[in-house]
Amino acid sequence: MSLATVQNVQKQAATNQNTIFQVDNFNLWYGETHALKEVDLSINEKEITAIIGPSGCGKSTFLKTLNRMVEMVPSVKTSGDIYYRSQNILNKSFHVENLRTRVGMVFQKPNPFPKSVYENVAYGPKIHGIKNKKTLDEIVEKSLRDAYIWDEVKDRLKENAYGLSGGQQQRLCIARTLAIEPDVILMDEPTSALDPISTLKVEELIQKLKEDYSIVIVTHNMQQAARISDRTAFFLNGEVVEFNDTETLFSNPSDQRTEDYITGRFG
Ligand SMILES: Nc1ncnc2c1ncn2[C@@H]1O[C@H](COP(=O)(O)OP(=O)(O)OP(=O)(O)O)[C@@H](O)[C@H]1O
Repeated sequence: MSLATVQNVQKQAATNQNTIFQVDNFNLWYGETHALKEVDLSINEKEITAIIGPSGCGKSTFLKTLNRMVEMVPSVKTSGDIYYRSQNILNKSFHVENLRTRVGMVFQKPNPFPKSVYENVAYGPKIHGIKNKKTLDEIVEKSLRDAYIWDEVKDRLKENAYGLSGGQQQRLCIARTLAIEPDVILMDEPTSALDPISTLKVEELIQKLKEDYSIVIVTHNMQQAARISDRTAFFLNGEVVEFNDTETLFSNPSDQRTEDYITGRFG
């Protein structure tokens, strides 16, 4: 066994059973811009992990590394390791399509397809080869129920999704993500385009989803992070300044920069 293999085996053994993502000494550059610096972070199963920090600190970049979407930017270079369920997702041999099926993503602005409500949810399962109408009907109903939007759309399944309100569209996009039965859901400021009532509905939904999924959420809204997350990471200039359980981070931060940020002194 090579030294690298031994180290990998040791790393996997050391990974806590509840850990779903283990990020070790991870760096990312966009060309010359060093956007993420020596990030060490673990994401636990069936928890909500919030990523907070001022604009440009690398929150979205970090989120997009977890399903390797960030690689779509041609200038991106990385170093370090990211383990998803003990497999290094940065290995050339790692199957990125599988990862994107297991790690779903919900974006800042609701982005339904210009198709019916039904087709938006059935699309993913169809791509994965499910053709049976009854099975698709069941998946669509379950996903819409789990996303707390079934009652609002059950009589509008054939209507174009663009006719739904912004908050409904975002819950539809969450239903679309659930339909492919992911393991992890990444959310990039999922409520920033929503009104307060829709925000509350989506927050309730996220907390409910935690029973079955692991969730990583980027948010500008510190109250939101404090309300819904189990653990919070504070990013600044591409570094993780502090990562702790949410209550401790907000009530008793250990780093002065965290305290300055959460008390509104900058950002
Ligand atoms: N496609 C890109 N090409 C070049 N640089 C990029 C690209 N995307 C992001 N960056 C740079 O990487 C750094 C981190 O950006 P990122 O979008 O991850 O920050 P963020 O914390 O999510 O910001 P915001 O809260 O404003 O969305 C910034 O300096 C940004 O300019």
